[in-house]
Amino acid sequence: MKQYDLVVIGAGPGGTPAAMMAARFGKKVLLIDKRGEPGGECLFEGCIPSKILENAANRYALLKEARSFHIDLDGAAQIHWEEVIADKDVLLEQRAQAALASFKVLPSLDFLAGETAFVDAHTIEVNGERYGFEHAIVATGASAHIPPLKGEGVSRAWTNADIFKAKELPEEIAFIGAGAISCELVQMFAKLGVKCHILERGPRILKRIDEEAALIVQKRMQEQGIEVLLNVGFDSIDGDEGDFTIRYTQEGAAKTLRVPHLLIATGRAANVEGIGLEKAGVEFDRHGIKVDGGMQSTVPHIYAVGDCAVGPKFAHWATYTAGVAIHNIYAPTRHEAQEEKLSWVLFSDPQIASAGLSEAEAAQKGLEVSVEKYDYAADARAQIDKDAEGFIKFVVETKSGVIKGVQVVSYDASSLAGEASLIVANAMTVLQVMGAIHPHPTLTEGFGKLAQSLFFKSMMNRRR
Ligand SMILES: Cc1cc2nc3c(=O)[nH]c(=O)nc-3n(C[C@H](O)[C@H](O)[C@H](O)COP(=O)(O)OP(=O)(O)OC[C@H]3O[C@@H](n4cnc5c(N)ncnc54)[C@H](O)[C@@H]3O)c2cc1C
Ligand SMILES: NC(=O)c1ccc[n+]([C@@H]2O[C@H](COP(=O)([O-])OP(=O)(O)OC[C@H]3O[C@@H](n4cnc5c(N)ncnc54)[C@H](O)[C@@H]3O)[C@@H](O)[C@H]2O)c1
Repeated sequence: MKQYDLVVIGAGPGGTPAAMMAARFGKKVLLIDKRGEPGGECLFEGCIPSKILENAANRYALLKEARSFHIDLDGAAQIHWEEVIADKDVLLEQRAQAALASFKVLPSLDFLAGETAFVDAHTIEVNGERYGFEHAIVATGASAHIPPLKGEGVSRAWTNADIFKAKELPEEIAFIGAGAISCELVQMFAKLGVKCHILERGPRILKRIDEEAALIVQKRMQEQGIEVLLNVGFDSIDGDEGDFTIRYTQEGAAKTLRVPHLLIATGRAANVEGIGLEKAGVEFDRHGIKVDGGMQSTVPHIYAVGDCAVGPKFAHWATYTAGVAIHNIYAPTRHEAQEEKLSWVLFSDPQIASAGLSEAEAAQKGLEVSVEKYDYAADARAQIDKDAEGFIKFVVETKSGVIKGVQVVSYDASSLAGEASLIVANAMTVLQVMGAIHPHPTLTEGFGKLAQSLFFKSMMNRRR
């Protein structure tokens, strides 16, 4: 039986960097993926295809707005969906091939295509062969969680695994669940002229994030002609691709929606079944593999990173936790993943960026904080770009002046996420941010102005 220092199951944004880091240390590594190509859900059914389509939709929408910048375009803009999809497939394949090529320069890294499972705590099996290992990292990701709703239409609806393969642009589509996946996709389709409905059981969209930020996006959706249906109770979902009937109740009234296409995005389920975790003695539940702060499972030489572990579900978190696991396996010191410094961007319209704690999370932790906002309505750059809706919000620990959280809502919040992330990761104070010189006219000026306003407020409070 061939022996490896490290076996990594799953070649997504968690598994791939983990395997490459260990191989760079000269460790003998086996990386396995059942898809046959590296990239994971992020590359094939998640981050990258969704942003390619979003990019096409945004450019199309900009052309339509050209008149507000006094530009006339001859003829109507037209989107060629099939070409966008074909282009997407080319880019995905290029990225997978580039990753495979980068494996080839690491002689101690073997990549195997196949579905694998643990046989015991030191052995895995793939394609009928067994391999022994000293350490293992599980990075099998997550899949769409389909809730137990009534009707045969539930299992026939699209998930994120289907939608990016749609050969034609749908004329009408409904989304069930107003979380990150639906909210990004629904606005993209609406911008391309698709009639869209979004149905959510809760009282607002994006229930996990800052309410004020979510409500701006919710309002924009309505302005874009998206039907936003909240507090929905589902009775049944019948039909099949081409003709779905959704029966639901809203404010006590029974209603029906018929749509040709339906996507369900009601949360994620960690890929923990069928990989022999029981045989290896690794504990897990429906939320994922149980790990400690160092990404170590209940079996000390087996680690879990990314979406398959209990915790946040983002590509960059998967990569970050891969680094934490590799550190803890091979370095003499121990490192803990710092979830309170997590950052992310939602590619909605306007975009939302966040780093660290929201106001609600700070309250849950019992922190005494002051919260202050900079409104983009008066910002020079935002006015020049004629898109001044949004804000920067700082959540500041009152006693220390340390910025514990930053939320940004703006058409270009993704470009501001890096500064937000650095502020929180380095536990910067209001005074330190105020000391940075932010160039004019850019959307980053708001960071400096907000810090200045918080600083003067605290000075005034001290004088009183
Ligand atoms: C529509 C959508 C949009 C998203 N957009 C973003 C975004 O913009 N930014 C962001 O940060 N995150 C985004 N995400 C989340 C992101 O895709 C995930 O957090 C990320 O892919 C997790 O990486 P991972 O390595 O843990 O798992 P995955 O990327 O899921 O990779 C797991 C790999 O394991 C393999 N595997 C599973 N079981 C086995 C087995 N038994 N044997 C062998 N191989 C196996 C799979 O084939 C897969 O390749 C999005 C997700 C979706 C669905
Ligand atoms: N830009 C990004 O970083 C990005 C983009 C997309 C997805 N993601 C990741 O993928 C994760 C999953 O996204 P998601 O949208 O599937 O889940 P989610 O957890 O973000 O949202 C699910 C939504 O579905 C609703 N819901 C749940 N059960 C329901 C039911 N029975 N009926 C009606 N509504 C129901 C919930 O109330 C919630 O609003 C995100 O949390 C995020 O980590 C990230």
